[in-house]
Amino acid sequence: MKEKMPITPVTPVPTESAATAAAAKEQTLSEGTPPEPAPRIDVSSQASAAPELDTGRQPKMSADDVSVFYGDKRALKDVSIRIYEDLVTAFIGPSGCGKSTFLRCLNRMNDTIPSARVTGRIELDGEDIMSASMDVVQLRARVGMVFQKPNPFPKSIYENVAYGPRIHGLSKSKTELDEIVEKSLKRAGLWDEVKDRLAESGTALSGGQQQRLCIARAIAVDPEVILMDEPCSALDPIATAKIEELIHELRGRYAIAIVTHNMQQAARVSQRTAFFHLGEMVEYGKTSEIFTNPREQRTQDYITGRYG
Ligand SMILES: Nc1ncnc2c1ncn2[C@@H]1O[C@H](COP(=O)(O)OP(=O)(O)OP(=O)(O)O)[C@@H](O)[C@H]1O
Repeated sequence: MKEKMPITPVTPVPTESAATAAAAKEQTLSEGTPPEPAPRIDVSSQASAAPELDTGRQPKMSADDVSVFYGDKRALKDVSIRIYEDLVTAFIGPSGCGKSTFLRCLNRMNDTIPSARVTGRIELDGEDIMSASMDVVQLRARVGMVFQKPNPFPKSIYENVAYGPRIHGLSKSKTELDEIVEKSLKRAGLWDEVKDRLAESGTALSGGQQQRLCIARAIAVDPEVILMDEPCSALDPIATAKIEELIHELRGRYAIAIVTHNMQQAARVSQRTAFFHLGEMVEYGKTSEIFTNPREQRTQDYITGRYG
């Protein structure tokens, strides 16, 4: 069972019950596994959408030789990867391979798990985020996170979005705060649905709306990177399609890394894909190439459904 995770370090920490986490996981598994055979994964839109190779570009984030231990157990082995602005990077792989563990390294969310120990080096714009001097509250504003199960605070829609900017001092007046709330909700594709009910509780929204509210909340503190841990696995297909559309729209503004069990989703939303297996990152490359012409046999086996 996964440890329950907070949304941000600066907010009250709504937790999900073990039962709902298990239910969400079960749904994820039923949606995401067994993997579909390669020919059914449509990457046609990616072939032209993906920028050329990344050589010479400065990565937004870089990880080198990152390992994670839970107690004595090594969950992640020497993972090295670059994450770029303007690109969506998908992390795929069978259950338990370490995708979420790695995602959590990118904003030091593993710090919240007492047994977890992270080694290696991770940089954000060249700055070592593992350094003791790194302000993790600021880091998690710069590298925001959206979780599997939508988890708005039990507060109004307005407050869900306004809370972060207020405590980070991003607005000088109520008018400015109102503007941030409106802009964030617009970017999250939720404004038109909620503009007349901002005082209502965030928890009264539908699941898909709640997840877009959580995205608005992450956006409101002006992040540079958005991490998404299976953001659609608790949503129905229509709500999922809306989130995927939103990911496309957000791609121009933020570096996005998304964990997904659903290979079709990875193919639809990402331009880069990293395949994880048994705690290793086996292969990383253009999404179109990973799904059509992987270099590694293990990747080939996974995308053709030989194991889930
Ligand atoms: N809080 C934790 N404490 C101890 N072990 C953990 C914890 N979180 C994850 N693990 C273990 O680390 C390994 C990687 O788990 P992780 O959740 O990162 O994999 P995943 O690929 O995201 O899996 P899934 O797709 O099922 O969510 C697994 O063996 C898991 O049991």
